[in-house]
Amino acid sequence: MSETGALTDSGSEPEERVLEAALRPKNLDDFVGQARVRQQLSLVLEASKIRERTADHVLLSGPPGLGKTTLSMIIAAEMNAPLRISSGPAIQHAGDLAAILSSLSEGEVLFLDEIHRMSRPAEEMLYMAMEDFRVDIIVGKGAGATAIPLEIPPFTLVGATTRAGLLPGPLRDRFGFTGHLEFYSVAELELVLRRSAMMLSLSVNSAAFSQIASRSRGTPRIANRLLRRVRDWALVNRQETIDERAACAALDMYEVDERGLDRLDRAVLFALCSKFGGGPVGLSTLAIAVGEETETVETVAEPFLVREGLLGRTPRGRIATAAAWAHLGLSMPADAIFAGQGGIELDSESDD
Ligand SMILES: Nc1ncnc2c1ncn2[C@@H]1O[C@H](COP(=O)(O)OP(=O)(O)OP(=O)(O)O)[C@@H](O)[C@H]1O
Ligand SMILES: [Mg+2]
Repeated sequence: MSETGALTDSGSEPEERVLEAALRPKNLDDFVGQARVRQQLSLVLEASKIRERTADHVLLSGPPGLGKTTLSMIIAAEMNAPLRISSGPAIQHAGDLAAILSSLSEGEVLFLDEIHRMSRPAEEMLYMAMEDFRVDIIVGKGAGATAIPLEIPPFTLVGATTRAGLLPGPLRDRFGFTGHLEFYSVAELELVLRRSAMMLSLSVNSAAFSQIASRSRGTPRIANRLLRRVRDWALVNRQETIDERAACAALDMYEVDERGLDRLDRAVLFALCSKFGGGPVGLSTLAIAVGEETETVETVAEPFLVREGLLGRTPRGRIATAAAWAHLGLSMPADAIFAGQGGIELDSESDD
C-alpha cells in the first residue's frame, strides 16, 4: 500500500505503527466518529455480556487508516478478553490456522487483519470454527487420509478487510455483525487531532486544527501523520503554539494542499489538463506523462481524486472534471469533455 511512502498515503509503514499504537483510543467512548458502527457494536458487546457468552463474530470493512485495527483492540478491551492478532497473508496453510485456533483460550478475541487474503483451505477451516467451534484436522493423504475432529473453545473472531467485495459469501455470512467504516468529516478529524495533540502535549489553536483536518482526506491515520509533521516544523521554527499560519506553512512545505492533494495527485491532474486537454486519456499514457508506474497512479492517486470528484474514469480513459480545472486555477477550454457533458459515462469505482 505504502510503496511511495507519501505523507497522504493512507497505508502505514512499520515504524509508524509504533507511533500509531500510542495514539490509539482504548475504549469505545474515546473512539471518534462512526456513530452508527459504534452504537451497533456497543449493543452487540453489551448483549453478550448480559448473556455471559462470547460476543458474535464481527467483520470490520473500510478503507485503510479509518480505525479497523483500533476497533478490534477496543472490542477485546471492552470484553475484558485477551486479544490474538494475525492476518490473512500470514495464514497460508490450514495448519497455520489450526495452530492458532487450538491455542485460543475461552472468550479470546482473534483478530484477523486482511482476512480477504487468506488461502482457500484455511478459509474453509475457518467457516467450521466460526459456526461450530470445531475443526477437522486432516491427517495423511489420499485414500488413507482421516479427519480428526478438534474442539476449540468459544472465541470471537474480528475480521478486518479493505475489500469486503473480495470476501466469499459463505465467510461473510458467518459474521454476526458487519461494521462498515466511512470516511470522517472534517469536524470529526478535528476531534481526533485534539485528542492526539493533548497526548503529544502540543499547543495547537482551533484554526490550525481545522487546517490540518481539512487536508487529511477523511482519514485519522493521515490526520495524525500530518499533525506530527506540523509538530516537527514548529519545533524547528521555534513556534510554541501551532497556529493557522504555522500549520499552513508546514503543510505547504510538505506539498499537501488545502484539499489534501499531494504532489503526485496534482501532477496527475496537471498533466491531464495541460497535456491532454482534460482527456480522455489512457491510464498508461497518463502514468508516463507524470513519470510514475501505472499501478502507482491507479492505486495511490486515483481513488482519492475520483472520490473528490476531480477525476473521472470512463471507458475511453481518464478525464478531468470541471472541479479539477478549477482546483488547478486553470480555465477549462470550451471543448473539454468532462463528467456530465459530452455523453461520457463515468465508471463507478469498482471494488476489485
Ligand atoms: N475513530 C478514531 N478516533 C481516534 N483515532 C483514530 C480513530 N480511528 C483511527 N484512529 C487513529 O488512526 C490510526 C489508524 O487506525 P487503524 O490502524 O485502526 O486503521 P485501520 O483501519 O486498521 O487501517 P489498515 O486498513 O491500514 O489496517 C491509529 O493510530 C488510530 O489512533
Ligand atoms: Mg489495521
